[in-house]
Amino acid sequence: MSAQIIDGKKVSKDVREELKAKCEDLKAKGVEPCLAVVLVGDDPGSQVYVRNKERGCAEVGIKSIAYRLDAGITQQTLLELVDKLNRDPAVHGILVQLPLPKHLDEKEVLRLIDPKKDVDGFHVVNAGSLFTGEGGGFVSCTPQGIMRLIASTGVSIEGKNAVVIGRSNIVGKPMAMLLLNANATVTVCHSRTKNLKEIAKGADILVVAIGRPEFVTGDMIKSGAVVIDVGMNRVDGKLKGDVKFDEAKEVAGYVTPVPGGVGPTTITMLLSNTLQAAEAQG
Ligand SMILES: NC(=O)C1=CN([C@@H]2O[C@H](COP(=O)(O)OP(=O)(O)OC[C@H]3O[C@@H](n4cnc5c(N)ncnc54)[C@H](OP(=O)(O)O)[C@@H]3O)[C@@H](O)[C@H]2O)C=CC1
Ligand SMILES: Nc1nc(=O)c2c([nH]1)NC[C@@H]1CN(c3ccc(C(=O)N[C@@H](CCC(=O)O)C(=O)O)cc3)C=[N+]21
Repeated sequence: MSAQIIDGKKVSKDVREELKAKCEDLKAKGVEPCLAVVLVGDDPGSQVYVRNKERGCAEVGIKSIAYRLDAGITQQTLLELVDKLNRDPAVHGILVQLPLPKHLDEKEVLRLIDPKKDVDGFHVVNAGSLFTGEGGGFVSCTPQGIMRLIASTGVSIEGKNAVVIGRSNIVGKPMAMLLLNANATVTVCHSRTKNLKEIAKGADILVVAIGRPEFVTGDMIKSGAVVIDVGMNRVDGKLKGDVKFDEAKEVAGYVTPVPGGVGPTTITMLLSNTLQAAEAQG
């Protein structure tokens, strides 16, 4: 048996067509959607993501402004920039690329971003509205994109065993919450989990976000499962996921490739959140 490959680019393309139309509507109403991306330091991985974000914006018609700051800047300088962007009515979305250099306090920076401009969905107010199921806030882009990828398979989530490996605020936790809200039975695994292999093998839907190249092997996957690989690991210049793709392909029902899976939909959801922000502030 060979799994179906979930094409993140294809899923993205369809959504981006809709976003393009929405962006034109906003412009016709005199609103020019604008995203500010703040990048501190020159981590090569982050440079690629930021470039892809700028490209995505251009494709849909969103204005993007990138702030590339020296790795050595002070907390104060970064806070002042965020404050300035918060008060600028021409800026609808603010994204501060993570991780920040170690001398900077990430939590304090994220807390300062106006929740209405927090298109990453990392502010406690937005994380909280996902947690309570209140809705209306911004949902973290990667998990939101993954829900689209799962939907594209036609596999229903309700009542299924979903296992999320990884519990970061960016991916693992909001992912678990979205799956729970969609009525899956959710298990979250992390570095202290015992019997991870057995738990993973019980998953109808397996989402892996740990940052360990090819950690999940074929023997950890249930036959026919939906396997979502969030990992972006650069190994000898090549991009590798957290899942051993060639093995997963033989066991799973559906699997995402790296690249071309989760990455493109993450960016698409960022564009979607930015238009949501522009519409609300318009
Ligand atoms: N495609 C995309 O759009 C995106 C991709 N990524 C990629 O996804 C990966 C994860 O990112 P992120 O969530 O930010 O990562 P973090 O480093 O913040 O979190 C990693 C999580 O994985 C867990 N973990 C680490 N090692 C193991 C292990 N051996 N067994 C079980 N659990 C483990 C950690 O557990 P503990 O909490 O116990 O330490 C932690 O919860 C990275 O490769 C990143 O580059 C991230 C964001 C977006
Ligand atoms: N504030 C903040 N928000 C984020 O959303 C955020 C972040 N910080 N820090 C880093 C992670 C990682 N991330 C990715 C985005 C796009 C691709 C992407 O475009 N991937 C392509 C190609 C990647 C390549 O060629 O290197 C693909 O998978 O096909 C990957 C990863 C967003 N993140």
